[in-house]
Amino acid sequence: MKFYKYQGTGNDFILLDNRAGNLQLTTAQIAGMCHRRFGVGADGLMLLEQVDGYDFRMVYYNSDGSESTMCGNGGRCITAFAALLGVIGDKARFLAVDGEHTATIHLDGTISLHMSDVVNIEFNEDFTVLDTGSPHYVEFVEDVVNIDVYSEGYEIRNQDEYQPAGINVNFVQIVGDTQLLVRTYERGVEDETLSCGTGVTAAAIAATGDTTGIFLTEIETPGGVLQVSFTKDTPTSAKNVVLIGPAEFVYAGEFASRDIEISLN
Ligand SMILES: N[C@@H](CCC[C@H](N)C(=O)O)C(=O)O
Repeated sequence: MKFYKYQGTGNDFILLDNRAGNLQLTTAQIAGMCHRRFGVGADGLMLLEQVDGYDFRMVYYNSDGSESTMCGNGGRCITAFAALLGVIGDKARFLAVDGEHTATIHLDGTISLHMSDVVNIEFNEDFTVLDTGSPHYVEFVEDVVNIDVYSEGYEIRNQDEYQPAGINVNFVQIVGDTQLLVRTYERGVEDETLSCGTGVTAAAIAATGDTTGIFLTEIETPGGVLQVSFTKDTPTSAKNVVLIGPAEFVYAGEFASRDIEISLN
């Protein structure tokens, strides 16, 4: 089986062409393919599928093999993959688990991806919870470099109130009016990743607090820089949300066998 490896600001993915609809992978097979020692190694795996009325459907799995919610870095990578396959030109209109997305590939290779509208942003004293296609907990900190993202993220991700679905956890340092540093513990990877697209989107929106207006924020992650633009008509909602950043084809290969099965429990 042929696979393609992509990365967007260091969030890396295995892409499979399932337009024929004949791929049926088990959780253990996906976890095996994403395993960094027994498999190719990736934070997630995506299937590109055919669907009526759209250029393609994006089906997203975390590296533990669980089918998950929206992935922002993945959405840009699957758009680049669709272009490589000749499914689209420089524009895409595709379906993901959270609904329709449109994307544009720019001349420099960066991709703008329209994300879902955000509603019911929950501001708490020390943290903000919001869903940008995936659920996110955002905590503002003074010095993000010295945060133990694994330990603190693990503890919050496993708090009773977020079960059974769990939550992604972002630690955010404000470095300027429109500049943030973000590190994320990702549910389903169960570790810090180099970047999370829905996470930086959540961080940018959370950072605006109870203000309204049109915003453009630059976010630095350990894997690179992303931009998020959005409009807030009310303090607790955001629309016209666009995530902008790179999506790079790394290499293609052939799985020697489909029997790489890993149980992560
Ligand atoms: N890497 C992602 C988010 C992927 C989904 C996440 N792990 C979850 O289960 O919610 C991104 O770039 O948005």
